Amino acid sequence: MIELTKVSKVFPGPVTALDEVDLSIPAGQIHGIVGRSGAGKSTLIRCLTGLDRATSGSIEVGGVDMGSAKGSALAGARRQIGMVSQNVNLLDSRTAEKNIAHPLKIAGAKPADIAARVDELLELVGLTERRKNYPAQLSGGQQQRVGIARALATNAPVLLCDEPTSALDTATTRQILELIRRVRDRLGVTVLIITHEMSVVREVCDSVTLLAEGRVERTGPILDVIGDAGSPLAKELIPMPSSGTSRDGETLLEIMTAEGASRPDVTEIFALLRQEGIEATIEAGTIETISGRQIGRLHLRPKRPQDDIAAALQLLRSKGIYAQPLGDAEGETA
Ligand SMILES: Nc1ncnc2c1ncn2[C@@H]1O[C@H](COP(=O)(O)OP(=O)(O)OP(=O)(O)O)[C@@H](O)[C@H]1O
Repeated sequence: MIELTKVSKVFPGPVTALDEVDLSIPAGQIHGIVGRSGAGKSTLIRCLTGLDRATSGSIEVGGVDMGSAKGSALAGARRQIGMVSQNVNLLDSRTAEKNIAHPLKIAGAKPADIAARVDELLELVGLTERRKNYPAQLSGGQQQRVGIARALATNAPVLLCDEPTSALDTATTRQILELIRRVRDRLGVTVLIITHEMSVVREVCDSVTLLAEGRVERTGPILDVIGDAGSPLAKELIPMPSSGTSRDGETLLEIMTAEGASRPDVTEIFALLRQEGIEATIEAGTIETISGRQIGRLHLRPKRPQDDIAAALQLLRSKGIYAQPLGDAEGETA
């Protein structure tokens, strides 16, 4: 549904904001784009929505080339993407239902069709009772719901959400993410979420892309990314509570759940360690549910620092369990 091929954007300076970005998002996916400030996320959105042109490369949304479209073709291409952002920007002087109807009116839809679509969308976002309320009479989460309904009004096949929950509290964030999932399930839209919140990616995304300095550092289905357990993105998706640091001559072990296991099995991990003569204590640990799988991450401290842990590490790895001396992992910065 969304295909980016070698997309670069160079600003005068020169500043390379996007550097040969390749991205392929199939229809019906919820895809997260994460990256630190300055990674190129806003530039990517502007190029995707046709607000800015890439310096090179091609961007296709639903088969339409956003780069070469001009005039009415560009306007048509832009209608392929419904946009929701942190600042909902509803029209204050109009009720919830009139805000949702607004893009349909602009598109020249018939009054009866507008009424039917607005009813359907109000029901979808759970605001039928609030249809006559003005934005000032709605909570932040309810305003965001109106924003989502408005973005979907003209049947855009792609919903682009730019930091959709940054201004919301945890409970409201969860409701909005549930709504995004419902929208995808019911309407089959493809959803792109730009966010700096890993919790959003964990909770709702099927796949994720990490941008760094304008380049795609990692992209793929969430479970594949987590399967690459030593990678910085996997570690950010499963953050650890503070852990001890290794003292002189001691090694801490970092362990992550076995591939394919639906839940972590700590007993198995300790049994395997013991098989190689290693006794250990848990220094820190966490469990996150991602795509319906519980993923565990553990930091262990061997009781006898002088023990050789190489054979134990090998045994754990042979069972598909990620195991690494802490500090040795690729990309480890702690
Ligand atoms: N119009 C511009 N002219 C020159 N440089 C720009 C312009 N717009 C963005 N940049 C540069 O391009 C790079 C990517 O910026 P961009 O705003 O896309 O990052 P971002 O990931 O969206 O950051 P944030 O999360 O802070 O919004 C940065 O180095 C930025 O300074």
